[in-house]
Amino acid sequence: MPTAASSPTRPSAPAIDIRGLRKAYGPKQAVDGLDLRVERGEIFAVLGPNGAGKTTTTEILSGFRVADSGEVSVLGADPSHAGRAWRSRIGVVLQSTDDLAELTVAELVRQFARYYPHSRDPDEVIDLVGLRDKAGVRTRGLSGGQRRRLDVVLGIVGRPELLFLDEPTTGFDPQARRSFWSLVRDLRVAGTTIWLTTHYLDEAEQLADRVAVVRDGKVVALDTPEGLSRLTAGRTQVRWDDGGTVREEVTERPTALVRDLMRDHPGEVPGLEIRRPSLEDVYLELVGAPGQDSEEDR
Ligand SMILES: Nc1ncnc2c1ncn2[C@@H]1O[C@H](COP(=O)(O)OP(=O)(O)OP(=O)(O)O)[C@@H](O)[C@H]1O
Repeated sequence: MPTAASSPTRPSAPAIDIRGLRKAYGPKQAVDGLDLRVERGEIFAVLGPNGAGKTTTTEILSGFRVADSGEVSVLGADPSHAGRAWRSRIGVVLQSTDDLAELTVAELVRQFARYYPHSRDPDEVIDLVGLRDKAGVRTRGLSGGQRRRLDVVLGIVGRPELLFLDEPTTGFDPQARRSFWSLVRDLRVAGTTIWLTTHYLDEAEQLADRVAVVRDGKVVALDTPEGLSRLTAGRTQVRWDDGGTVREEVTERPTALVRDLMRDHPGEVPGLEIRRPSLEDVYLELVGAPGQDSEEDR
C-alpha cells in the first residue's frame, strides 16, 4: 500500500476533481464543460449513451489524452503531467486493448505486475475473475468476454488506489457480469475508489454510490441511484378509454383522478391503466429515447 510519503493527497481531498473540462475532435465537442468531484472510496458511475463523451473523459483522467481546457486533478496531480509514481497508483481498464497477443494470460499478467511496486499475486487475480483455466492460453485465443476479464486483471494487479473502468462488462454473459459486480464491490470494501463508465442502467444502479448521467459531453443529472429514482416520484401516468379515444394524464394525485373517473363511469372505468415511470423511463428522458437524434447522429 502507498505510504503517506508516496501519497501526497490529503485524505479529505477528492480522488478526482474536474472543473470546466472540454475536449473537441474537429467540430465535434465531445466533452462540453464537465464539472465533477469523486470522493475517495466511492464507486462513481458515469452513465450515458454511445458518444456521450465517457471514454474521452476517462482517457483524459487517466493521462492518455490531453484536454483542450479545464482543470483536472486526479489523486492530487494533473494527469497530463503526472509521472510514473502517480501512474503506479491508478489502474486503467479502457476499451479494446489489444496488446502482446502472443503472450499467455499468465505471462502477460506477470509482466504487468512487475511495473507496480505493491502488485497483487498474479495467479490470485487471474483466479478472482475466473480465468484460471485460461492461464496458459495465448491472449489472442480468448473470447471477447474473457479478453475483457483479462483487461480487468491488468487494471487491478497493481493494487490501484483509483481504478478506471470504461464500460467494463461489455461482452460479458449475465453470470460473468454478476461475478464482476461482486469483484468491484470487494475492491471498494478494500478502499479502492472506482470510476466506472457504463451505458447499462442496472450496472450503475447495482454498483454506484453516485451516478452522473451524461449526454453530449455534459452532466444532465447527478445523484445517488435512489435519488435518480426519486425523479420519478409524483409522476404517475393514468390511462383510460374515453369513448373510443385513449386518454392519458400524468398526475401527482392519481387517486383523485381515478375517483373522478369512477364518478364519471359507473362500474368499470374502460381500459384503466395506472403506471409509475421506471428509472429507465427517467434515464431515457434525460438522454433521449433510442432512435432520437443525438448530436452524434447529426
Ligand atoms: N479520436 C476521435 N476522433 C474523432 N472523434 C472522436 C474520437 N473519439 C471520440 N470521438 C467522438 O467524440 C464523441 C464522444 O466519444 P466518446 O467515445 O468519448 O463517447 P462514449 O460516451 O465513450 O461513447 P461509447 O459508449 O460509444 O464509447 C463521439 O461523437 C465520438 O464519435
